[in-house]
Amino acid sequence: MAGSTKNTPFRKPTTRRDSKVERQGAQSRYGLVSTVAQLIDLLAQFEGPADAAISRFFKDHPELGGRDRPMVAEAVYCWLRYRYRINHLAQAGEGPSVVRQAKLALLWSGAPEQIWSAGKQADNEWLSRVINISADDLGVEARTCLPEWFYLKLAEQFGESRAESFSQAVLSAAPLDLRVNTVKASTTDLLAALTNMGIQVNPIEGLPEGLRAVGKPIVGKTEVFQEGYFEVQDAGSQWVSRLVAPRRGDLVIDFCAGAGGKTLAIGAQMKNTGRIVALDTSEKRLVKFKPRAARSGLSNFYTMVINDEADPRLNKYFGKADRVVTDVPCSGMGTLRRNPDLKFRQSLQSLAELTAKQKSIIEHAAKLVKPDGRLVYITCSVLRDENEDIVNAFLESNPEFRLRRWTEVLNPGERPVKANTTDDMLRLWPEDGESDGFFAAVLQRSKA
Ligand SMILES: C[S@@+](CC[C@H](N)C(=O)[O-])C[C@H]1O[C@@H](n2cnc3c(N)ncnc32)[C@H](O)[C@@H]1O
Repeated sequence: MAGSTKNTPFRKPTTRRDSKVERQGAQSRYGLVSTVAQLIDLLAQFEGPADAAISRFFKDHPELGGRDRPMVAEAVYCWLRYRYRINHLAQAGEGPSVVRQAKLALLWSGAPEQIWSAGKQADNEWLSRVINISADDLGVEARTCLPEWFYLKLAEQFGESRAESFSQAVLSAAPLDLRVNTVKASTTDLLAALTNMGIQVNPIEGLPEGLRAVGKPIVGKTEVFQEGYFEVQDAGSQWVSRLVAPRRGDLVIDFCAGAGGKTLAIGAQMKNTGRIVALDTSEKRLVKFKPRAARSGLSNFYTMVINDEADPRLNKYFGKADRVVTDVPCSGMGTLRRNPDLKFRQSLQSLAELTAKQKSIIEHAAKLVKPDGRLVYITCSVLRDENEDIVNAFLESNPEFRLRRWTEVLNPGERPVKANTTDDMLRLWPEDGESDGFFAAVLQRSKA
């Protein structure tokens, strides 16, 4: 077992919301424990994305007040992050384990004592027993809160120390990052406008268009958001989009555009010139991209739903694109701070399916790159299987492509400060505190 993490969760500091809730005079309500237990029960049986299930639960329970909802949501996210440990600890005790799970989740998410201590005394006796258990004494999953297969892979590929720091980092929530839409606003102006509204944001080092919010302000309803002056986008996603480095007038094919997070960042770099073809197999995701594109003021897009990466309608683009971006479907394990439930939806089997798809997508997408053009391969995974292994295998079978070092593309001042500049491919780790976990490799096709 790796070094002493000393992460007994009872030592977690209380959050700012604690005092806020106390000021509001929260009552001792067993109802809230029971609500959290109900939602935990539901999520434990649900295999889809947790955020959708939580939103639906709130819709179905209008009786939950605006003061309770954030507390319930935080407790449930805390449960998702610590689920392996909470489940393990909650096995002991009397009555339904889900109630103890709810209490622990409320406690660790910083809910005030009168909330989590409500209900049976026996549960509180159990709580005071688990308070002294050190995470270091638990098995791999309960200690790291990661699936064993994944933790072992991480340790094998990057060493125990990295696996430990990663597991610690993804137990916290990610910050809220904004990308200034430079087509409509400057970073300085947006910073001033948000500050005027009482929304505190700070510049992000090495990311000229990036701003990081202090806390979790609700930014989606602000006029500056509605006007398209910024998008919500993790700093890592912004850096990998910058690696595309399109020139004005380029033809860019965003092969897996989804709801267009990176497409919009690339479009802004092109200052609304040239053309971006945004492809995806999911019409639903491309539909979500449309209002974002409209807000952004960018009009250099064309969207197209494809059947798969081998869709013959793509033949007309063979050898034509200056830049092809493949932000491939991946395990998403680099984004566990935002999507903690992903870890329960991945397995060695799903990893094998994903890597097969990634290989196929990169091979097909490469056909669209014109001589001297570039393919940028991106994931939000931290595993070598989905990253270096895919890129190296591709380079071996496609000698007309060569790897360009990420530091050749991103200038100093536009780089994540903590990323390893001696690596050829860009790797971002959540524990570095700069962004979610991302990977990107720039592959340049030879001139002839
Ligand atoms: C990581 S997400 C893309 C996220 C998006 N680029 C962004 O920045 O918001 C991967 C996307 O690949 C799409 N996809 C899956 N299989 C595909 C395929 N064979 N060809 C193209 N896109 C595919 C998925 O529907 C999903 O939207």
